[in-house]
Parts: sequence; structure tokens; C-alpha cells
Amino acid sequence: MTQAISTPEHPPHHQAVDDFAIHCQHVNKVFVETVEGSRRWSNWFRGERRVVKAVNDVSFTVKRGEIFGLLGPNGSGKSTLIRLLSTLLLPDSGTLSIFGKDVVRHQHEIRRWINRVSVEASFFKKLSAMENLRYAARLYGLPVEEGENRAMEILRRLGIRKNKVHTPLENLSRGMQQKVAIARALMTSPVLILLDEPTTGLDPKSKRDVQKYVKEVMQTHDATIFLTTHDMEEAESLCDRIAIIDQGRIVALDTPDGLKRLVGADSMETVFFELTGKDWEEALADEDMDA
Ligand SMILES: Nc1ncnc2c1ncn2[C@@H]1O[C@H](COP(=O)(O)OP(=O)(O)OP(=O)(O)O)[C@@H](O)[C@H]1O
Repeated sequence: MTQAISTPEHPPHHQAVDDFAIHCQHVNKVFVETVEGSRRWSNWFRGERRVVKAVNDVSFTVKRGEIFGLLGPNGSGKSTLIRLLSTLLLPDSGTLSIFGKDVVRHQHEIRRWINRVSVEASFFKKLSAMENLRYAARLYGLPVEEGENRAMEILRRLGIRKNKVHTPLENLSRGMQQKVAIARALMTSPVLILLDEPTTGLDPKSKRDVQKYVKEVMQTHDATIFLTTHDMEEAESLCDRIAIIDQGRIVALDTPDGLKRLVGADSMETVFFELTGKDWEEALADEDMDA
């Protein structure tokens, strides 16, 4: 039987908004870019700039304990939204709160309740998975033995073999490093985990291990998960609700079945096409060309 893991930090329970992990209302974030090929300062002064509405009047709520997915093609605003949620960026307008606390006024408090996992996670690459997790445990004030046990258990559940636990990260595959990034986020039992493309670049077996683990985390931790993905199957099988984002706007938000019913479709590809007029495979191909 799996046992609930206690969380060292919990958000306050007394507020009415407590049931919402995320409350996002009419949030906007605009960037100003130089137009392609016009990077010279003289062009900048001549006004050859482009305003990008990376997040455009976005409103949604995420309930505590939910797995919420943000599905969209390249450049649709997913990373910007994740950076807003993790307080790395501030909204230009609108209101955004995490467990009832405003991201502009309570950044420090919020940072204790969130843990962001991204492909570019910064690690000590010369250290092993175990050493990295031990370091994270110490950073979050876990007793040494508890930290070590939790690290071992997490690595085991993620399917990382014992003989790889003490190998320097730089000698592990990218997929394996990604698993360790997720493992590190789970060391602190955060209440809001932001997973930025959690399984991109993983082989099918590792992908299944990670997805299985994410589901398990939901049953054993007091956690809420907000994940971005390109993977429609992943969104459908993992997420309680999915928001489809295109050009900074959320075009639909519902359960996977609700989204299909909305447009009378039997696949998420068709849902995306019906809502945006774009072919999903083409949107992903554009992404590969941009990358
Ligand atoms: N710091 C920045 N300065 C200028 N423009 C930016 C900046 N960050 C993002 N953008 C632009 O905002 C838009 C949304 O970008 P964002 O990275 O949020 O999209 P995404 O959906 O995460 O894409 P990807 O799947 O490639 O990560 C894009 O047009 C991008 O070029």
C-alpha cells in the first residue's frame, strides 16, 4: 500500500480561495521583438519592432489536487505562462494568484509552494543523481536520513537502476537527466509542481515511467500539477482538464472528453483543428523548423 508523504510546506487553509491552486484572471504579457533581419540599432530606432502578445487575456482556475494540462504548438505562450506562474516574470495586467496569494505581492511565499521542472534544469552535472538529490534535501531542510531514504525511493519509483544512482549526471542520457530533474522537484513535496514539457526527448519506456510516477505523486502527495505538453496522448491520459492555447489565447478548456464533445470530435487532433483551423502535425512541423 502506498503511504501519503507529508509536505513540509503547506499553503494556508483558512482562505475561501484555498481550493484554487491557481487563479488567473485576464492576464496579459507582451514582449517587444526586433523584426527578423532588423537587429541593427538604426532599425530599432526606425521602429522596426513587433509587439508579441505572448499571453493574451488569459483566464482560468486550477483546483487543488488537479492535474491541469496546457496544450499548444510552438510559440503559443506555454513557457511564458509557466514563467508567470513561477514568478520569474510578472504580468503586465490582470491578476494571478497561487493558493490565494498574489504573484506580484507575495513572490517569496509563493516560491516555497512551487517547484518548476524544465528540460534546462540546472544541475551539478559532475555530481551523481543521489548527490544532487541529497543537496536538494539539505536545501529544503530535510533531515539527512529522511532525505536519503526519500531520494532512494523516488529514484527507484522512476525506474532509475541502482547502478546509475551514483553515476555523474553528465554521463547519463538526456532522458535519465530529465527523470532526475523530476525526482529533484519531488524531494520537497511541493504543493504546486510546474512541469514544462516533462517527457519531451524521453524514450517510450522512460516516458511511461515518468507518466506513471506523476499519477502516483497525485495519490501520495498533497500536490497540484500544471504541465505543458505537445503530446496529445499524454495530455489526454494524464490530465483532469486541458486548456488549449494558441497565439497567447486559451481557445478551449475542459476535460479531455468535454473537449471532444464540444466539437463532436473523436480525437484531440480534430479538436485542435476545429478550434484553431490548424493541423496539429503541421503546427508541430513548423515548430521543428523554428527550433
Ligand atoms: N523574452 C522574450 N522576448 C521577446 N519575445 C518573447 C520572449 N519570450 C517569448 N517571446 C515570444 O512570445 C511568444 C510565446 O513564446 P513562448 O516561449 O511562451 O511559447 P511556447 O508555447 O512556450 O513555445 P515552445 O513550445 O517553443 O516552448 C513567442 O512568439 C516568443 O517568440
